[in-house]
Amino acid sequence: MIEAHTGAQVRAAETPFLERGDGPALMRRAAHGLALACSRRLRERRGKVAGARVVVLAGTGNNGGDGLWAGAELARRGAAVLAVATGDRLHPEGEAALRAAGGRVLSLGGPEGAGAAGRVLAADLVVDAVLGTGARGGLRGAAAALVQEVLDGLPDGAGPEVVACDVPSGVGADTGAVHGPVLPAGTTVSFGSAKAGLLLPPGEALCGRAVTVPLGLEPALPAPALRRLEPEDVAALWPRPGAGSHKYSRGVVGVVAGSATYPGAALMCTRAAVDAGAGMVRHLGDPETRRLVCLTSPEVVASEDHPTEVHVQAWVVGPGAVGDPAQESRIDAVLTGAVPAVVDAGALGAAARAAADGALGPGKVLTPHAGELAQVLAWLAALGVLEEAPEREGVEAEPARWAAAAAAATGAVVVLKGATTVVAAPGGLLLTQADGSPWLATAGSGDTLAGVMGAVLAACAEHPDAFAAAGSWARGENRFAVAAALAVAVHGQASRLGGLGPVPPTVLAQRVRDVLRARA
Ligand SMILES: NC(=O)C1=CN([C@@H]2O[C@H](COP(=O)(O)OP(=O)(O)OC[C@H]3O[C@@H](n4cnc5c(N)ncnc54)[C@H](OP(=O)(O)O)[C@@H]3O)[C@@H](O)[C@H]2O)[C@@H](O)CC1
Ligand SMILES: Nc1ncnc2c1ncn2[C@@H]1O[C@H](COP(=O)(O)OP(=O)(O)O)[C@@H](O)[C@H]1O
Ligand SMILES: [K+]
Repeated sequence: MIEAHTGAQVRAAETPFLERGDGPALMRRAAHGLALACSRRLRERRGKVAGARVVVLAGTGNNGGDGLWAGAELARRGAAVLAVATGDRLHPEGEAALRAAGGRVLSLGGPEGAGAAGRVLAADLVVDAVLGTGARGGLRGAAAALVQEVLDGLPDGAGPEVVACDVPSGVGADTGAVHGPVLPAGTTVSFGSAKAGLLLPPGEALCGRAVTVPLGLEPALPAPALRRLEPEDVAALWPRPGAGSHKYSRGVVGVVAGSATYPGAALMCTRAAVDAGAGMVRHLGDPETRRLVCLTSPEVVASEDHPTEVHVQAWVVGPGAVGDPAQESRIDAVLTGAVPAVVDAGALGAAARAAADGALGPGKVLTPHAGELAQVLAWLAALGVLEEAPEREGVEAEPARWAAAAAAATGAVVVLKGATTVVAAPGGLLLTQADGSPWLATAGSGDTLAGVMGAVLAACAEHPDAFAAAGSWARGENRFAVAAALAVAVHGQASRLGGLGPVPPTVLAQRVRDVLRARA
């Protein structure tokens, strides 16, 4: 599991070390880790460090100090290191160390400043050490202009290797928000803990591969601000049947999906729930959709019942269920009931209304994409539950903020789908997953995800400690968020199985099965 913290959390953990006078030692440790990562990149690129052209973009604070000390280490190993001072001052000890090691310093505001972009573009490696956790907003003034000039001059698919110090300058260390121009990093080396912004969209796309350098303060860190499940977590946590299991104890998934207009959504959703290993899958819907469901997935028990007439451990409601009053009535019953449910697509509006009335039942997991979340937020604002609601672009700029706002306002887990999917629980728990291939962006892959999620939700519905192996944070109500993140992870991993290429959702469901078999 990757655990990420905010800048403030890491600073608080550092405080006792700084009070003991260990600040310089911490910085040297951080800089050494940064220099090692740079050396690795240089060896991959050109075989050796000696003779490499390295530019350190150094800001005025400690982030710049890290970069300068790392530059000194690279200079001692034979690299030609130039520091570009982006502000009116440099970390004094870092600057002295760099100069003592033979490195040179150029001031962006000085006479040589105009040539800085050319030096950056001609470098083998650039260390981005302008802004770290102390930044307020993005790059300003000459530093912003320099980065913009470099971005404009970067040849397609080429250019220097960029290693970001702690966080790419201009990416919010806590939020992942992108403020102004940012030099996209191939590697981001963060200190003490990965910063939450590295695992949040849209900034995550600018961070490259993430490396964390331990500083020795890890035991002093509080609970992380954000978590991400890795393949080994999926292997450890995915619910498995035991010798004494039967279909009901494993979890029955009820699916309220499809309509005469959109029967396909029901087929993909039920198929995915079967392939994800549900103990049993039930489908409720119109006669023609039911007939098609039974033809595609004979494992499914289809009926025209109302949700109050059948016993399931978890529901999936919404995919393709539009324009059908019988489906809408079923959805309302599920939303106000006590059984956990994945609430997707056509059911999101009803969920917002139920939440505004205080009638949304417990254990609900809403799965909007950014456009749908903007709509849900607008409904919540219109119903007086939220003060403000952004447009879709606003949601995309700060996805974690808005997913968390929707979770707090509805009391439901909110799964904001995208290249990086954000899972926010009403109690504040935050997870993000970025396992999927861009080929997932195809109609129907959300229906498949809903089915997979229904299977995990059904398995954990009656077991508050289902994911306790992950830690006490995963217990109780938080298990619904963990179930959601597990489903997102497996769905994403399935899209990459066997290489990158088109993954029609019907094939995706089969691959979910293959991922689970491989992780068994
Ligand atoms: N404590 C330690 O020993 C350790 C700390 N560590 C490292 O410290 C980093 C945090 O350092 P930090 O707190 O000095 O802040 P930092 O990110 O360098 O930026 C603040 C500077 O930038 C300026 N500035 C702010 N906003 C700006 C803007 N938009 N545009 C332009 N300038 C702006 C601001 O100046 P001001 O505007 O106030 O004049 C200030 O001088 C952290 O990320 C990690 O790398 C590690 O070495 C581990 C040990
Ligand atoms: N660029 C992308 N990279 C990776 N995954 C993506 C990307 N775009 C979308 N996805 C994933 O594809 C799925 C699309 O779901 P959704 O938008 O509900 O589609 P639909 O309703 O058509 O089935 C989600 O799981 C989402 O996370
Ligand atoms: K930086």
